Amino acid sequence: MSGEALFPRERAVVAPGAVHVPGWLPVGRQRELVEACRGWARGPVPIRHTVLPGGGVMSVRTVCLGWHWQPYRYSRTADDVNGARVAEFPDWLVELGRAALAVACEMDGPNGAVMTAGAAEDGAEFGAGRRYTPDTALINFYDGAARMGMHRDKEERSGAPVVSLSIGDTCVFRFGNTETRGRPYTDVELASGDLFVFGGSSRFAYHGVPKVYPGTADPATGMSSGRLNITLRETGLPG
Ligand SMILES: O=C(O)CCC(=O)C(=O)O
Ligand SMILES: [Fe+2]
Repeated sequence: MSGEALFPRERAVVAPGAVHVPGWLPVGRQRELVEACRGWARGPVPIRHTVLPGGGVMSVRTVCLGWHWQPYRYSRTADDVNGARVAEFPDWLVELGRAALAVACEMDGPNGAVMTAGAAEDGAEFGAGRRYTPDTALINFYDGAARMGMHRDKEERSGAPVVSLSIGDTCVFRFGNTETRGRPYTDVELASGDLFVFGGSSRFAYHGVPKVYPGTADPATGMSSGRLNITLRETGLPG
């Protein structure tokens, strides 16, 4: 939404370990991210609609950093696109992820204990003593008709939180539970500059994007239409 909202949107703990921080990214930072994403969208692996094993095609377009995600695994090369090795995950993005997590932890119980308590489904534990070091980013572009069905981010072998940054058009982000795709869930509006972090017991919760509101982007971010979402994650994979 452009300009100041009539009512300031409040920071919220949506579920234990899941927090929403409206307007976290300053507009200049959003612009820089948009520029960087434009470059990554060109290559070495071009942004594309992911094809699912059943033949379905995702409506969002995606490009990855560090590790390439395809349903349902990570690899260094984009074997379902052009076989190229994905772009490096830059150090400045690790720092941005750490800053985001620090803000999220402040909202989330003593010393971020809830957020960082997540044991991985499969493998390494993420403890408060270890520094958050995301090594993959999924960059999703939504046009006005794009959606994302309810799913869990479960290919990572680390219980470290997912840091999600949104730029451009506002969307409805549906944050659910770890058991089913259905209720209970909470619908949150993610606008340009918003941060959402999910870790701890919410790390493997179902979530999705049922709706994007076209025409709500602030052109000052450099995005005249559409929505950009960047999720930073630790894969827990070696090397
Ligand atoms: O676009 C979003 O806000 C969520 C993206 C997402 O869930 C994903 O990339 O796994
Ligand atoms: Fe996801």
